[in-house]
Amino acid sequence: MTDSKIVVALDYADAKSAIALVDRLDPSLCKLKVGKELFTAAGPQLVEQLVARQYDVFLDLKFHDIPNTVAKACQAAANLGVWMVNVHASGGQPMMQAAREGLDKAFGDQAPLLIAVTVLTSMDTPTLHSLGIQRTLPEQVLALATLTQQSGLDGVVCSAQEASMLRKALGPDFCLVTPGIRPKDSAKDDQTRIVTPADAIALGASYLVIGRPITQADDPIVALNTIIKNI
Ligand SMILES: O=C(O)c1cc(=O)[nH]c(=O)n1[C@@H]1O[C@H](COP(=O)(O)O)[C@@H](O)[C@H]1O
Repeated sequence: MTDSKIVVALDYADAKSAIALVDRLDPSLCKLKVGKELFTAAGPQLVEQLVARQYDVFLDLKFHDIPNTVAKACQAAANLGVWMVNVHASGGQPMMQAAREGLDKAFGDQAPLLIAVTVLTSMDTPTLHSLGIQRTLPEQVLALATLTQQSGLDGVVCSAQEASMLRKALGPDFCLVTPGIRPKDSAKDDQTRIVTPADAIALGASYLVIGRPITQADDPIVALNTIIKNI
């Protein structure tokens, strides 16, 4: 495992485009995330290829289903040799506990990190309220992160805007994975709760997930190195 805190989101339509970037990267520079688009297009073979190249791979499939299905899906993900997998905390405690037990039973202390998404970084307060959730956004993030910790998971996905609150409430060892990272002056895209890379680290984030600011840059390697220099 490398000690890089940057996780590059390989949000590409096919394996060829993803590998074109990966060929220019090095596992000492960053970790990699494979999400729904690339996984659906390129499948488990690509994940295994990235693992074989010594990358720490976050398989971001955000499982949210009945406990048995999620536990088995997490085991299948771990079989690929990935570093981290995730579920939705709103799937509830029985689902999260089943995922935890499934991984522990099959992989023991070799299990990948298991984290849960709290409130997506694209969401704002009106969107949350439109779902019938009356808590404030930080309250909802804290409630779901607390439930995640009580379910025995290793950490959460949240915005870095909530990182210092969660760090205080949940302790130094709880993993805080933060997408919605935007260097100053870069496009917000569909994210609402954004934070700069340096601020995210200062607020207590463990890992920064960064996609378009790197993958859509004129030179992704220059963009990545600038971020690394600034954190
Ligand atoms: O679980 C995630 O990785 C995730 C959770 C979340 O709340 N927000 C979020 O943006 N993500 C993922 O993080 C990446 C962010 O990409 P960019 O907005 O392009 O930097 C995407 O691959 C999203 O699927």
